[in-house]
Amino acid sequence: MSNEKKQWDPSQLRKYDISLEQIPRYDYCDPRVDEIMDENVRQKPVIIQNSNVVASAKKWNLDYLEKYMGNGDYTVFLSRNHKFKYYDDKKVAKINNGDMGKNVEFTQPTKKVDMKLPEFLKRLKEWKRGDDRLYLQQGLNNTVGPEIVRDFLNFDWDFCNGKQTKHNWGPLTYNLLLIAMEGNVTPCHYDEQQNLFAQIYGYKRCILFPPSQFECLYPYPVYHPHDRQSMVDFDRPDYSKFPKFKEAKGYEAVIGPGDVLYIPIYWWHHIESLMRGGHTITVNFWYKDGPNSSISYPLKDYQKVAIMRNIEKMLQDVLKDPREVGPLLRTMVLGRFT
Ligand SMILES: CC1(C)c2ccccc2-c2ccc(C[C@@H](CC(=O)O)C(=O)C(=O)O)cc21
Ligand SMILES: [Zn+2]
Repeated sequence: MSNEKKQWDPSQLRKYDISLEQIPRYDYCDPRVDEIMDENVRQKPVIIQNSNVVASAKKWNLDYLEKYMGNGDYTVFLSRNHKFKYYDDKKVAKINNGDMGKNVEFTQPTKKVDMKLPEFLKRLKEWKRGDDRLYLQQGLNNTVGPEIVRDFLNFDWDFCNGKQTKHNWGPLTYNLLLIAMEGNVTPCHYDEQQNLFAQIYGYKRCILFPPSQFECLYPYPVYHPHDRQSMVDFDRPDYSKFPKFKEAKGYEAVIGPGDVLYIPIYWWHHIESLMRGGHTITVNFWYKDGPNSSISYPLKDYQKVAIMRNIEKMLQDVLKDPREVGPLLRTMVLGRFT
C-alpha cells in the first residue's frame, strides 16, 4: 500500500447495518476490467483507476467553474435533510390531476429550483446547520461556457466509446454534472441505464446491490413518483415492514478524483458525499442498454425486474386504482404458485 496520506477516514462514512463487500479496483488497461463488465458473464461493478476519462476536468474546482460555467440557470435540488430522493415529475403530475384516484397524494421530499452558479456557490460557502442542503444536478449541454465545452470535448471519449462498443451498450443519453454538499445522500435506487460514474473532486461512498436483491430492497410501486427507489430508510430501517432488508448483501467503495465506478444497469446504488469532506464534483455517463442480440435462458435477474415492471404497468393501466393491484396479484399467486 503506497504510504501516501489517506484521503479520508472511516468516521466520515455514515453507519448502516448492512453486510458489505469491497468493490474491486483495477487499472483502466487491466483485462480484468472488461471481464468483470462483460454482460454475458458477470456484469458486476468495478472501479477503473487512472483512466483519463475526465482528466481534462481535473482543474474543475469551484472558482474555475464559477469563472467558466457561464451565467445560465442550473437545476438545484433543496432538501431539509441530508437525503435527496429522486422523484419523477410526470408521475407527481398524474397523482395531482387525480389519474390515480383521489386517495393518493404525494409530498415532494426535495424542491427543484433554477439557480445561477454564483448564487449556488455562495449558498454552499455560507451554509450552516438548519439551512436547506443543496445539490446541483445539471446536464452538460450548450448552456455552459466555451472553456467547459472544450474540457468536455477533451474527455477521453475513446475510452468511453470503447466500453460502449465492447459491452454492446446503446447510445449515450446523458452526462450529468453533479456538485454536492458534504454529507449529501442519494438514497438507494436503480436506473435503467449503464453508468460510468466519473469522480472529479472530493470523495463519495457508494453502496451497490445486484438486481437479484429486489426482494430485500422493496422498491416503490412503478406508478409512484419514487419509482425505482427503495422504500427502506437506511438510517432507520423498519424491519417489521421490510424484514428481508436484514438479508441484503451489498458491495461498497469509496471513490475519489480519477476513479470511475461502473454501475451496471438495474444495479441498486446508494451514494453519499463523505461527511466533513467538503463538496464533491462528479460527471456521470448514462448509456441505454444495447439491443438484446438474442434472448438467452435462463433470463438474467435484471430482465426479470424489467418483466415485473411491465406487469405492474399493465395492471395499473387496466385497474386504474393502485389499491387494486396488490389484492389482484395476491389472489393470483397465494396458494396457487407455491
Ligand atoms: C439525487 C439527484 C440530485 C436527483 C434528484 C431528483 C431527480 C434526479 C436526481 C439524480 C440523478 C442522478 C444523480 C447522480 C447519482 C447519485 C449521486 O451521485 O448522488 C446517480 O444516482 C447516478 O449517477 O445514477 C443524483 C440525482
Ligand atoms: Zn442513479
